[in-house]
Amino acid sequence: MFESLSSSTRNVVAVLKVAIPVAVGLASAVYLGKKMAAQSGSSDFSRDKTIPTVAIRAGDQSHDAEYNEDPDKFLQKCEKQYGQVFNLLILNQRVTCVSGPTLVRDIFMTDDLNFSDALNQLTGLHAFMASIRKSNKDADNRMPHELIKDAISPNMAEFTPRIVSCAERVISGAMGGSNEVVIDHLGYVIQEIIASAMADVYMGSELEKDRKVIDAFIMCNYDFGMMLAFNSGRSFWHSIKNKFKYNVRSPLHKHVQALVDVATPVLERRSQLKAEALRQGKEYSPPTDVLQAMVDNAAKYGYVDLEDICGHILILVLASVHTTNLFTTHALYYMAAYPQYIEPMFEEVQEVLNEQAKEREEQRQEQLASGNVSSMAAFLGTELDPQNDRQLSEKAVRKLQKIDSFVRETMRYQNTRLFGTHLARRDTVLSNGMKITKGSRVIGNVTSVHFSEELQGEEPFEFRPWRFVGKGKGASKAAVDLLPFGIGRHACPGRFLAVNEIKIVCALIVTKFSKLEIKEKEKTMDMLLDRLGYVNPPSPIIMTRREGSILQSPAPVAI
Ligand code: HEM
Repeated sequence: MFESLSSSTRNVVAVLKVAIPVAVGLASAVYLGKKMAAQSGSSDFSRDKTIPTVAIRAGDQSHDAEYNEDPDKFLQKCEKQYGQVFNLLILNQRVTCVSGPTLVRDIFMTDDLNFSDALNQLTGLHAFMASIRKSNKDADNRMPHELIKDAISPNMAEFTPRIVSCAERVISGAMGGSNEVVIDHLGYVIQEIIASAMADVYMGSELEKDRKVIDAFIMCNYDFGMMLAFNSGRSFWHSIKNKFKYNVRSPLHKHVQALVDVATPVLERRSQLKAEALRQGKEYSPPTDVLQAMVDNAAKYGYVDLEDICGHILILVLASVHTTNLFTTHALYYMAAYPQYIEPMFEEVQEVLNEQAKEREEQRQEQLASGNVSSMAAFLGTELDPQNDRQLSEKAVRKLQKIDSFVRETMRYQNTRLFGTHLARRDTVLSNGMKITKGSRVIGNVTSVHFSEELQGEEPFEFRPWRFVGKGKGASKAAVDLLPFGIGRHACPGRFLAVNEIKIVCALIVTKFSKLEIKEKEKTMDMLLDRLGYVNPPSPIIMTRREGSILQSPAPVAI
């Protein structure tokens, strides 16, 4: 149960209770590959006559019913009877489905088969995104990749303790109190953690708790959902209407404005500090965050003003907050369904932190012995401050191999079995010589790769959380045997941050709780295979506090 809600935060709760079922019920565009194509009569499968069309079961109108009964069984049957490429009438579209590592790789790696074009055709995605960009409006622009490469990935060591602190605060606020807590909608709590962590990384630590920022980060997903029209019937006209609508007035503008309003005084204060430091002949190091990097490199990236910068930040938010929330929530659902794996993960966290504490003590002793440092007091406030010895650092998170493998296994297992709709910009020949003709759609048969013994090892249909330990297959490794992040040039550039956050939340949860349990057991299977938040409401999760565990920073949190 959520505790300690102030009256001002109750309003937020009221708003979020409307928004979250929609937001959680829709995945971000990147994760909505298959559904985006749904309900449109405009798509078609490839016109290559050598590609067979799967026969529809007697009495059915499409392949949906048979697929929904058992997606893996259906796709395996299709592959066995028709070969690796076949046409399906499914999800209200005519789509060509490709199977096996080589062909699935083809559809993600070939530039002429485009993921965002497929979404755009059905939803008006590009107009939606362009409505908050003043620069870099071309949907193919690589600026987000560059920005993430420059401003996020190299700073993970600095971001990690800040992410940990955001997560600790939210967990304490939402899950503090008695020894057993019941969380009605885990996604709400995780969403708050992820939004707060992303607010810190993108907007800076000054704004990580700012309600305006957190709400903008959460509520923009609601507008995204409206654009995707996930919950209402989508028609051919939906995308036309959206393209027109977002060119005229974008609902995202209010969120961009909220970010501009809070960022302006922060940047002014930083400028004043810089000027003051200069006056005193001192060096000024601005805080590390994406906002500052964007301001400092505005010319390089081509941003025109702060509004443009905040628009681009909101696009990062749309790509990152809901997706990361979804995958984190799912990892915890798997912990609740397989509670026997919590203890080994807890032990791993303890081992890694013990090792870290030992290494740091050795470093301190070395520095004291060499005379470089005069006393223990000199370490206070530095990286070697003993107070931080048992805090999760980026290095420690990287060493959490079991948790990494657990996360990867949940992603492998839970991924939707038809994924990655791509639209052909021109006729494209696959590695086997078959052609995906211009204007047609192609989708990946996930069963053929995520459940291949050759790619995944023994008993691929079993959930085995330590499957990848010691195999060099990290959860952020984008390859054909793990598709949620895409593959190749277009693969998600934010996956390292996403996996870092998911692992941090998992590590904190196993440290603070010895048991998680799905209260309404009959919903278990649906929750484990739920890709898009369809199970709404999900079962509450019962969490049993680990004996002696401390929940830091007892400050209340608004959820
Ligand atoms: C678990 C969380 C996430 C998942 C499952 C995910 C998945 C994806 C996928 C499937 C794509 C498309 C790949 C393709 O076109 O083939 C993508 C693109 C993208 N993602 Fe993520 N993502 C996640 C988190 C993040 C985060 C945290 C960020 C930001 C730091 C981010 C930023 C982006 C951007 C900017 C793109 C567009 C790349 C382009 O235009 O080529 N994502 N993501």
